[in-house]
Amino acid sequence: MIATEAFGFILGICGVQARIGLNERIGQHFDADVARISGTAPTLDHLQDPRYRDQMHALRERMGALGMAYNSFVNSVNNLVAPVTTIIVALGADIRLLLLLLIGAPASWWAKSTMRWEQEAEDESAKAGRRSKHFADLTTDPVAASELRVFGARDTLLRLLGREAFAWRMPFARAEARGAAFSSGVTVLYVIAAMGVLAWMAHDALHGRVSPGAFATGILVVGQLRDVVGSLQGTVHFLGQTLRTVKRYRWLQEYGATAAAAHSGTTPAPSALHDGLTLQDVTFRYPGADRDALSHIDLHLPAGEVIAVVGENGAGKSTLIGLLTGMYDVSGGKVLVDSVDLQDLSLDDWRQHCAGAFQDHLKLELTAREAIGVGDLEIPDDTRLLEALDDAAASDVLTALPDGLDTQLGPSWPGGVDLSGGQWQRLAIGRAMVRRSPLLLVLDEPTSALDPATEHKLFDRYAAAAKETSRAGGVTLIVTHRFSTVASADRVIVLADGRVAEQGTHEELMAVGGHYAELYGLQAAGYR
Ligand SMILES: Nc1ncnc2c1ncn2[C@@H]1O[C@H](COP(=O)(O)OP(=O)(O)OP(=O)(O)O)[C@@H](O)[C@H]1O
Repeated sequence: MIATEAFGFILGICGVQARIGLNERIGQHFDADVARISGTAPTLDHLQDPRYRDQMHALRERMGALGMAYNSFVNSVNNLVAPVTTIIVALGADIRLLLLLLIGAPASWWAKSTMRWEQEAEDESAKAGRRSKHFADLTTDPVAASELRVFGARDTLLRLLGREAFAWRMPFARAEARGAAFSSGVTVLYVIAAMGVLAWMAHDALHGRVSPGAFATGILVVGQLRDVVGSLQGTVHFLGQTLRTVKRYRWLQEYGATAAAAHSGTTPAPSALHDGLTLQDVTFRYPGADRDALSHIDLHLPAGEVIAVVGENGAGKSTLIGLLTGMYDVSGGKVLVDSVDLQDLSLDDWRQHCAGAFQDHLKLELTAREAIGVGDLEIPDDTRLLEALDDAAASDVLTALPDGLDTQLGPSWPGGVDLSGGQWQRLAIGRAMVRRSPLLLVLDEPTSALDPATEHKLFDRYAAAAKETSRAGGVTLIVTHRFSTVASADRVIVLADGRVAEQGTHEELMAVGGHYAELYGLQAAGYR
């Protein structure tokens, strides 16, 4: 007897452990899949789409429900099977007791309505939820915190956070209040119905048509029948929540498939460029924007050249880089890689042939080795990383790190080291230099955080790196506001208001005496 009890106890524990393990595995699978769909979309358009961001927010809020799907299914089966005994006992006592189960109909309707209200609350609050998270992140970000303190904007931020958090939670509170009111209504209805049935049975018991035993059983079973109705209610509700999350997950899968289909090119990228990169009548507008960021651009970027792109703020320089690296699909026209439309190329493959340092570079809080070699962590030894740092004139950044390449970056980690803005930027440039002979090397304002001496050193290295890039016909594109870089480029493109205003060599543009010559003159005067 004791052995049987013990065996049952052990089996029970194993069952619970297996269920927890399975829940976790299912949850992890869904987490990984959602990250995969979001992270592997070929272009970045989805990250600009508010609909996508809202759905992702709602899905993240309920991700746990997917992990619990198996558990809720087992519970639901349990909830539906367990009441059978109660129903048999009620049936044995008096069939009229089963009338109480009819209350299950409004209870299920309650569950369905609650689900609808919850879904509406999720949709309605997603935007405020995202805003509230954004403000909450700002309060914990050290860079944001210092700027907010300087402007004395901390209280404003906290007020905004409070307002958005309220707007986020309010629809849920409303849905819950409606659900609770309706649930109380169902309970009152049940109590009235139960009293009615018991009064009817009592009347029959007084006239000898119902035995006292059956009446007593009726009194006992009435409470249990309420539990049957309640568990039916709970099951419909729980399943509804899971289904709703699955629906959002399906929406995300379809969205991912549509995004992938929009860029379905599979042609491998060439191993070398012969002609170069060409933009034919290219127009681009960001999703949701009301004007084009680039309009009717015709450009040829010859293989092997170092090309500088200049222009005032908002002229479209970074957008041009975004289109050449395939981050966005053009709205009109074509980008050609030699003679192949970028649309027909496998973007993954094309990006294997691109390298870049960007204006808003990442501060990867990893070890220095990982932060520099993140594009290719399989590199067998450190030689290439050290060469890349040398190309980026960033070897001294490494020398200053206490554990060299093993140093943990980021002050919020144990033993982590923070870097200055310029040091982070030079590591980012080092990262760009790890890939040898890319077909497109983009340096988007790579020197904005650097001092003039470092900048000068850096440009000598760029020239050497660009020569290596040009061996495979690679194009080096430097976006800059500093004209000292521009003069040594093979070609300068001047963008203004999303259009090509001028192009040519530094000497040609100076001779024309147009926009470029004017900007160059202004900057040169500033340095005198
Ligand atoms: N994500 C975006 N969504 C909507 N519009 C954008 C987005 N990014 C840029 N724009 C708009 O596109 C135009 C070109 O911006 P872009 O960043 O390419 O300019 P830029 O020349 O690189 O400017 P800067 O010198 O200030 O870096 C601008 O009008 C800008 O407001």
